[in-house]
Amino acid sequence: MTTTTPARTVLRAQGLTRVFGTGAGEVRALTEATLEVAAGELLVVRGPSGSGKTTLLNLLGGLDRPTSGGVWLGDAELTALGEKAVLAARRDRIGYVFQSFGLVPVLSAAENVEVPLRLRRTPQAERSRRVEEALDAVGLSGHAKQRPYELSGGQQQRVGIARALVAEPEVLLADEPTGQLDSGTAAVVMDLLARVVHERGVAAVVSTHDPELMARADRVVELHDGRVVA
Ligand SMILES: Nc1ncnc2c1ncn2[C@@H]1O[C@H](COP(=O)(O)OP(=O)(O)OP(=O)(O)O)[C@@H](O)[C@H]1O
Repeated sequence: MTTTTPARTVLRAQGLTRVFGTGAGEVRALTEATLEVAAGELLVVRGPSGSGKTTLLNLLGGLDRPTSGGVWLGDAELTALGEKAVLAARRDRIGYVFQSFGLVPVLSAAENVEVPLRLRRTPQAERSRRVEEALDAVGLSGHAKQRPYELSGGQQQRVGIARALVAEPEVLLADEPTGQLDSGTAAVVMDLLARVVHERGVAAVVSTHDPELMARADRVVELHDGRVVA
């Protein structure tokens, strides 16, 4: 008989509901979403436009607060923390990748990757070492000094991934990370994401419309009208 140790659950959402108040009345963006993500697992969230993917990712990452339900990072309930503690958890435990890359245009690739380490007040020698390692991991060692506008879209998103992972977060959240890339570049970026998640044991949640990208997922959940349907 073989026994395998189940991977540790890193991120958990229980009964997450988000209702937005608008001039035209209430919009129920997410209803009772429950999910778990283990260390080293790549979970893809798919669903049509408006199904609640961004709402879910924002709640998982502490960028928004649910109307009801909770999010747990390990044993800590993120949704029960005050603003300061949420900011600290975001800085120390979560990496974010954005559809439009979110790089600072006046900073070089290396300086962009360094930002999370500066926020954490990591000493300079260690910052340099980690930035070099992170750029190497995404295949951009030779591009450290270039500004975002001197890089292709795929290269910019690889800088975005290096930045998200440089501070060794437990959780990686990526909202449509390949949404602005052509299909060939998207495949390269998604392969890279899957590799780093598995190598580093990060719990990752990635939203996408792209059926191609589901092939890289360890698990796929589908949202429809704000509900997890599969
Ligand atoms: N701040 C807000 N105020 C009001 N309604 C909102 C707000 N944010 C999202 N919604 C609504 O909630 C629903 C879910 O939106 P969400 O952006 O999460 O969907 P999505 O699946 O990410 O869509 P897309 O794939 O187009 O990015 C939509 O009906 C949207 O209009």
